[in-house]
Amino acid sequence: MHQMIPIASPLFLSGSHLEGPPSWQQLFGNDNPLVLEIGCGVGDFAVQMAERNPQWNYLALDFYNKGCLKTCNRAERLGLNNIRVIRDEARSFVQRCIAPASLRALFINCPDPWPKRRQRKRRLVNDAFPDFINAYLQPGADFFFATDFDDYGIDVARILADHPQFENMLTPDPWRHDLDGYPRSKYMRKFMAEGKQIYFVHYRALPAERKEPA
Ligand SMILES: C[S@@+](CC[C@H](N)C(=O)[O-])C[C@H]1O[C@@H](n2cnc3c(N)ncnc32)[C@H](O)[C@@H]1O
Repeated sequence: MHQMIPIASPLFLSGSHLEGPPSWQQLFGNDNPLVLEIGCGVGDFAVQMAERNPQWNYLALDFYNKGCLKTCNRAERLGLNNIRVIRDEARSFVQRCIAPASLRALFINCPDPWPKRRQRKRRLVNDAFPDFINAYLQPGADFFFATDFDDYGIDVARILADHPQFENMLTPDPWRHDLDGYPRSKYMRKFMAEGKQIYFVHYRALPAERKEPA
């Protein structure tokens, strides 16, 4: 059986120990804005963002244990204390541990594409996702999504464009193939080296009063 490497880092949190929302304020020692990255992989994007944005409290989440370990090691090497690495399943974690309207930003980079048509319902960002995540985003929160998979990028841009609670920050473009200053993750670099284009999508959550009546 596959053995799980224990992670002793002070930056690590195991989702199985988080039953409800912890006091993020107490955990970070400040009440800086909370930012979440879902599927941080080995953490190269997460540590770049946390390092560039010391004014954020950065939650790097993945259910891949070795990725969490590598992310912790990277963050510790850089002496970062504004990041916590969480091993958990994304939806369950958000529902259990994130207070409504508390995220300042959300990043999802190169999520598993589930390329076959019959698998698409397994995609993390699907038709139901904007409604789900909107409850946890502050008004004005940024949502960044990146993928190399044409069909996923185009679909997410469409899903968000159709949602009354999100505003496209790349207008008039539905997506771009380059975003100035956006760090490259491991998978982005891998796909770019293969000659693939990345689809970057950037939306912003609108204040509640902009919501269309039901
Ligand atoms: C293709 S990798 C991309 C990793 C990284 N974002 C990058 O761009 O290099 C997708 C990652 O998302 C994680 N992941 C997929 N679904 C997840 C979920 N529901 N909850 C937590 N992590 C998830 C996987 O374990 C994997 O590490």
